[in-house]
Amino acid sequence: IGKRDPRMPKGPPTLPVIGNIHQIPSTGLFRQFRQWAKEYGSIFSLKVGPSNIIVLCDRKAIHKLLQLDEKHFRVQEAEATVLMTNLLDRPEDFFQEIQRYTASVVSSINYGFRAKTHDSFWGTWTECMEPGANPPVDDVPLLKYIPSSFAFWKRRAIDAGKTMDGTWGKARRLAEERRARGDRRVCIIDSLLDEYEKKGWPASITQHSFTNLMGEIVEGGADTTSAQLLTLILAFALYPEVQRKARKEIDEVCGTERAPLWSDFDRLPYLNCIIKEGMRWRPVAVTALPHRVRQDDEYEGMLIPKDSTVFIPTWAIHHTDAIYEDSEKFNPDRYLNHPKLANDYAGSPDWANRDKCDADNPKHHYNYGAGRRICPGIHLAERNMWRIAAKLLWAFEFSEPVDPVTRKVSHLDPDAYNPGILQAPLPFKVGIKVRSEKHVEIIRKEQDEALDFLKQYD
Ligand code: HEM
Repeated sequence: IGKRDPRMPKGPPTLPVIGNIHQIPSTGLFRQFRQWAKEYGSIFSLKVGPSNIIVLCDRKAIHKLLQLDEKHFRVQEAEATVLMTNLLDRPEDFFQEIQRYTASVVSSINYGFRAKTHDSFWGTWTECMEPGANPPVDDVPLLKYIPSSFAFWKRRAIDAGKTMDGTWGKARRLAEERRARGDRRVCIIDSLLDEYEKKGWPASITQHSFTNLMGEIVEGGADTTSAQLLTLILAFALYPEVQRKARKEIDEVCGTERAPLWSDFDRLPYLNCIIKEGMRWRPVAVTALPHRVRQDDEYEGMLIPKDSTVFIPTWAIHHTDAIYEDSEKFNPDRYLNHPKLANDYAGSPDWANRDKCDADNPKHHYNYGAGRRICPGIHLAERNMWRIAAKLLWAFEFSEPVDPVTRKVSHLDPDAYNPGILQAPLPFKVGIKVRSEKHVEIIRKEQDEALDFLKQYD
């Protein structure tokens, strides 16, 4: 006890049993940390009796070690591998499979349950919550008094509320029943309920709002991401030269020996450009959620009155040729000098350089919104999209579908999207061809390990 394992980072010499306890000052520990970092290196360790303390005075280590990726990445990698096998066996089901993948990742992380099939509860439950356009009842309160027999939108809102309560209530119940059986899992709902069991239920949150909050995370995360992935598949089929360019980059890094992994991110910059261009070209959120001004504001001599609703018209900005030349074209090259993830750029206060392509030509995409209510799922979404796009391009070739009888190509419509504030491609068909037998072999080999890992979320 008290002795440092020699494999740990270095640190001040220890005494038997107590370790470094006697050297820890009662005040000014932060200054002592600086001193120890100078003496033992920017990553050092302390022993407090039997316990270990690791101190990170190193920005790279903080980024790498405390990355949010740590818990999510295995679920994403494993589900991505399962997706590849399912596409090999049933390429015609790609549309539902992409939706199953995104629903499964977010429901495993959130509730500890995966969506094994597209038609299971965890695979389909977000479909009924597609937001529709409602009259501005908050701005015109009188509208609230119209009886529901005359107001279809009121009936729809009540129905939607019931559906949400029913579906999210069921999700919570399934998680509670699992916990009652002693089956606690690595997921958000379990870590919160464990904490509340210990410390008591927080006064600020009702049971109903907790249930809804959990459901909202899945709602925010599943269909948005799958819509962007389906957009990418559509773009791949329409722009074969993009596929060729991406594959050249991927093949140089991975060959046929293995599918791409997240750790290849820095070496596959064109792939990151593809994700960004998909987000610009067909943003799933055609406007970010409306924001409301809490007090009178002024911008360049213009008043923005209190209670105004403020929209970021994402689609309109993304399709302004003066900002994005030839904006209808899917052209990932726009982002070539733009190597980071959207979350890295979104955090910067310098709007002009936030997501730029070159110094005079900022081209940030606004698909995650902006400001303090910016999408909190940005990290998960970026990683989900990158992983799937990388594996898809590595394994398959996509093309516009060919009619099996006439052998004629049926051209895909790049504008066939559903209406509404969240726009996803309408169901479409594509040709999906695996690139070689070697790719098949690798996909099948990686699947067993993935399924084994995912058993914990069955
Ligand atoms: C490509 C995928 C995604 C896109 C394009 C997207 C887009 C957006 C947008 C535009 C907003 C509104 C931001 C604003 O008002 O300025 C938003 C909010 C939100 N998103 Fe996402 N999102 C995605 C993925 C996710 C994921 C994976 C999750 C969770 C796991 C998530 C959870 C949420 C939540 C909870 C909100 C509400 C935040 C608040 O009001 O404070 N989203 N998202």
